[in-house]
Amino acid sequence: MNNEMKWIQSITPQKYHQPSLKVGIGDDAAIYHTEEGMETVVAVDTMVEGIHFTKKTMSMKAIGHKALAVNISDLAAMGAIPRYYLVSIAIPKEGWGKKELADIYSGMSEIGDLHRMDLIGGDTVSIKSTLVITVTAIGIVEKGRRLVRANAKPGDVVFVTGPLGLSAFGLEHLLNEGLCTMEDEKLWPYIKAHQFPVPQVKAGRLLAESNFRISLNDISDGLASETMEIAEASGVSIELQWNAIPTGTTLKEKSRDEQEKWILYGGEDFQLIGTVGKENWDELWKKFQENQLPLYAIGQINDSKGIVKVELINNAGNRDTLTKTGYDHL
Ligand SMILES: Nc1ncnc2c1ncn2[C@@H]1O[C@H](COP(=O)(O)OP(=O)(O)OP(=O)(O)O)[C@@H](O)[C@H]1O
Ligand SMILES: Cc1ncc(C[n+]2csc(CCOP(=O)(O)O)c2C)c(N)n1
Ligand SMILES: [Mg+2]
Ligand SMILES: [Mg+2]
Ligand SMILES: [Mg+2]
Repeated sequence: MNNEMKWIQSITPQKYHQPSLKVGIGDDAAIYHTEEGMETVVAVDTMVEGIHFTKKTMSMKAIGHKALAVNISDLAAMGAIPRYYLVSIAIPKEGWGKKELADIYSGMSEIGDLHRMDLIGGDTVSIKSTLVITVTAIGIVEKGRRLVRANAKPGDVVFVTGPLGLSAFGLEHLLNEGLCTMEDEKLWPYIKAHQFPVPQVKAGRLLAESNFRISLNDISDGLASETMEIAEASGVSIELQWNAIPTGTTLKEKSRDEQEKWILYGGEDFQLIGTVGKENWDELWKKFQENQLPLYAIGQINDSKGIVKVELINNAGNRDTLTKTGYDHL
């Protein structure tokens, strides 16, 4: 057995969670049984060393956790139940030993197990310089219950599932000060939000099960950009109330410009942003309360006669049109 085969053997799960799995790791491809009455939901996102993480900003466990978490977040944004994942990893010849790689996989399997997801395949290759990790996540959603971005209508309430800007604020400290930033206890929630984001699966499921007309998106590129995606997909205009956007207390002590940078344009929040009819808002909020989950109303959809835009209403009541600025790879 060569090194590559030994490595694959070391990451092969001892047992699988999902009874619908027919063929897991070890053949040319995986096979699972498609359940009656359900649709399959598939997402893929890549993390690249130097772009999404460095050894200074993330531990090995955090890299593994986040690589899977960001994909579970895309499943959550469709209202799906996570089921399976596949991992393609490009490993540099130097700097990433067996122990490091094992820790990345243990970070992945911890969050995978939490959602009863099975690792059912992937690919292992070498690369010249930086580590690249690509995860494909597979989930299922009941037929007719999928939550897309294109469902917003004038009068709807705009909501988010949790605080925004935390990850970007944490990242700034990690980039400036490295891991010694951990000495300041006040920064822990921000560092944690960056390194170990929590995909909002339970919230996505409550929304799917509600049977209300809902549009939904997860926030990877920043609130401004992801709100604009809902506006574009639905052909509507959206207004957000600056005062109503949840964030963190330490971040809130900084200048308004800095707050905007982290909250509107920072990204990697992995909270869900969505819309629901005004008439269904109270019932939806109550459902979240009963399940010990927060839900924040942060704006509304306006009747704009086809004009697509996102506006931010400031404390004094004046309006700024937001640009679709977020992280841009190209
Ligand atoms: N290289 C590509 N080839 C084919 N489809 C792509 C490619 N890149 C993105 N897409 C598709 O474009 C759409 C938007 O992708 P995008 O990556 O922006 O969404 P996201 O995963 O929600 O955001 P993020 O990557 O910031 O988490 C998705 O349907 C995605 O599958
Ligand atoms: C070292 C380091 N520098 C910068 C960032 C910030 N960052 C990278 S990609 C991205 C948007 C989401 O990516 P994608 O669109 O690929 O999902 C953001 C906000 C980071 N995480 N680590
Ligand atoms: Mg993507
Ligand atoms: Mg997404
Ligand atoms: Mg994504």
